Amino acid sequence: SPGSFLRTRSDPGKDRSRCTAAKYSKILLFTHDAVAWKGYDPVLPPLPENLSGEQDSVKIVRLVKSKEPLGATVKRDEHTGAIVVARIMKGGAADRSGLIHEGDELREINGIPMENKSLEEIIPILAQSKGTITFKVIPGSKVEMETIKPKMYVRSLFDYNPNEDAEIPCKEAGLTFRKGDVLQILSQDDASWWQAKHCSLPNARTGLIPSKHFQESRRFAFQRPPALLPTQTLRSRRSSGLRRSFRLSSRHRKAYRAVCGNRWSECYDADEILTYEEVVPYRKPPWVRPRLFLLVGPSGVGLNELKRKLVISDPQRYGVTVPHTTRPKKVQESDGMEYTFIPKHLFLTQLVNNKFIEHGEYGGHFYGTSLAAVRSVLAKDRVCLLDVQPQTIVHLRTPEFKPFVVFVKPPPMERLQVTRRKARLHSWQDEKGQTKMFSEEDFEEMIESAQAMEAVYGHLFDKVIVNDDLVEAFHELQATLKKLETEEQWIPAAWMISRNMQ
Ligand SMILES: Nc1ncnc2c1ncn2[C@@H]1O[C@H](COP(=O)(O)OP(=O)(O)OP(=O)(O)O)[C@@H](O)[C@H]1O
Repeated sequence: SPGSFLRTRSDPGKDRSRCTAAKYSKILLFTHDAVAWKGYDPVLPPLPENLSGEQDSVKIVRLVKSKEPLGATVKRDEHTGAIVVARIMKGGAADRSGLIHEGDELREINGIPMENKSLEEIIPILAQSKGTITFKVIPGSKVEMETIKPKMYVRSLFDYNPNEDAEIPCKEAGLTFRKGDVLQILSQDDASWWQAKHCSLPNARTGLIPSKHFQESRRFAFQRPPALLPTQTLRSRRSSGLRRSFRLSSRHRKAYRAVCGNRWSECYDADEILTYEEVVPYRKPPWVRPRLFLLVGPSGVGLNELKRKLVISDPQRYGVTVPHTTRPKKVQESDGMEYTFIPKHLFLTQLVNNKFIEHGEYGGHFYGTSLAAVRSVLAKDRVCLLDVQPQTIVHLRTPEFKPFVVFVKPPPMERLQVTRRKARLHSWQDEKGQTKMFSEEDFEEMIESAQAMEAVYGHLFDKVIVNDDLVEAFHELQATLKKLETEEQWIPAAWMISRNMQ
């Protein structure tokens, strides 16, 4: 009966009686159980000849009855009095047809004008129709649709293949994506399965992805594999977890002791379930300071070499931090050049006040990279090139720094052996301070360490550069930095929200 497809959006019983009792009812759901859109019908009736100029955007849609609900609501527009589509149910027949949208105005049904018709009169017209139903529709404005559905984008922090997911309701409807892909979320109506599409692909299709909550709830199935944890794969040769932040004192690096622990793996949170991070497009305005440029990679991969080349290429554009130390200044050194020299008690005060990004101890003296040192490079409107341990990235992910993270990866063993024939491993030194050539074991460790870093912290990397040929890697780095200045990037939405609230 017609009453069976009268529904409300809030209170079914209450609104049904309102619909039938009051002529000016505004909301009505017509989940018509015998009608579906048929968008592929090849034969459309000719357009009525008496269309006026303002009706030139009219659309004729023909529907064929089926058992599937139409899945749409209509209402009377308060201002114009027109009958308009109020809501399209995601995944319903109307939605899938792609022919009708929220905000569309229904002008005619089977040639019967909707003008002056009440919602109660429209329902019987639908109910009594048999076979094909023809609608005349005036498409709604795009602006109105945008305000109804604001766009939401997320960066995926895990790889997903629907064919390997036993819980997805329909594998064919699933969307495959990789860690780092940016997806547009089109519907979150279903608590477990969102609708999304890839942002980078033109004409990308919409598919199902597990919702954040659902993915988190099945944590055990998607936990990162323990076999890849660095503690199990790395032979830790060095006592320092801080080798890079103290570049200028590299000859002491081997004996550094990190105060907060000496293995980068110790900060890894194996319980953290990686799902999605909401992102927004961002283009740096010319008057805003450059984003912090972080470099991460295994020992010996070439971070220092790449940083050095960048600074030499344009010293006005790129800068590096000056580390702090509590050791006495040598005659040939000047404060603020090689190091910023500070007394031990001041260093410790700054340490407890979280003023250091990374710090360590050698020979009874402290060394550290301070936040102030980073800010001082940025204050000169230079790109601050900072190489850090991977576990430090998360502490620098703030609206102030908006870090862009590059992971520098070693090439395969054969290429390391060829390219690093004459290279020296600066993080290794003997008693006389002499560095040594790379050994096969050093290369193996570099590769293993890179794999472990990528497995654990890969979701935090914006870009991966393989340092095979040095010149090529350098050019890729330069091109990446250029893009940061000229192109739009995706950054965590939280960085923008916090900024606006400041
Ligand atoms: N692509 C490359 N081809 C050949 N040699 C390279 C390449 N990249 C780096 N090197 C050399 O490898 C050695 C180690 O590089 P670098 O000191 O920059 O490493 P690092 O990543 O800073 O590591 P660490 O902090 O452990 O010293 C240097 O002698 C450097 O010149």
